[in-house]
Amino acid sequence: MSLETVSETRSHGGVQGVYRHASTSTNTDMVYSVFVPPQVALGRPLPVLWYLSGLTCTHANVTEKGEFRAACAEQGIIFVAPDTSPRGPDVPDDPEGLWDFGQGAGFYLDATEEPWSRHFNMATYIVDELPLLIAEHFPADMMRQGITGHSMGGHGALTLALRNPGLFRSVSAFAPIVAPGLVPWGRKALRHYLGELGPAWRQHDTVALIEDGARVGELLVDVGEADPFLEKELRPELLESACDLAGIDLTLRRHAGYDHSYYFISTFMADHVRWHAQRLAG
Ligand SMILES: N[C@@H](CCC(=O)N[C@@H](CSC=O)C(=O)NCC(=O)O)C(=O)O
Repeated sequence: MSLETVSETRSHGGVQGVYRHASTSTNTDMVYSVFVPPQVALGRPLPVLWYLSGLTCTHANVTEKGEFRAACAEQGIIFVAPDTSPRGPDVPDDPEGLWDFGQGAGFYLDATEEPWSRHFNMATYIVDELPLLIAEHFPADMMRQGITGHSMGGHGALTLALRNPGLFRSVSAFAPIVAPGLVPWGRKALRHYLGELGPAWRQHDTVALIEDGARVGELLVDVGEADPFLEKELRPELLESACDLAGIDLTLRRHAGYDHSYYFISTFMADHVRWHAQRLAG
């Protein structure tokens, strides 16, 4: 599989790259970023941390504002940031032109409904297609993958890890949407992509997946107490009770004064990188 280099820039002793390729999952071109740390010089494959971004984002938001590179360079972690959806003039978008659905809002699932199903196949893209490209073109140890994400991307990280046992050795999230079937952003997306409320929704809902028996060993989740989306869209208390009942070791940190922005994410990014690095070591 070929990729086009958009840019490669020296940073923290490693290389921050941006790449484009023709995706067979989304039937569009897709752009993503990869940071390769200086430990590449040691000649051994390095662990990979996936970061799934939130609504309205491309690869660029975290790449420019996430402040992950110093910790990745310290820990020898490859950091991959995909786009959040297919894009382009032929790709359908929110019928009302709103920002919470359609392009920039793929919700990390494979749509089954028209007109979305031709392009909106982000689960296949993240789990199957992009890892093959990363393995082929970067010094990545695909037996040591961790995943994290923010908001809609936190939902993606949690649901993809729960749906693919053993694929990711470590899972964390920043301000994730944990119960999309119960909140406005999620209900809108699931209805369009999967059809009216039904069993398929539970396959893309972290709390429902846990209630239905899916498991991960442990979770690290950070939320900001000043996040305007906390009560209406994120609902971390539902994750807390689901994990309690299921016996999942959840570390849920509530940070006074922090909101939903990259000022919040970048503050705790190094903690997450180091937390994953410990679990991806060896
Ligand atoms: N309308 C605003 C708000 C959109 C927003 O807050 N997006 C978040 C993710 S929300 C959940 O998935 C985000 O990460 N925005 C990008 C950023 O760089 O902050 C808007 O359009 O900005």
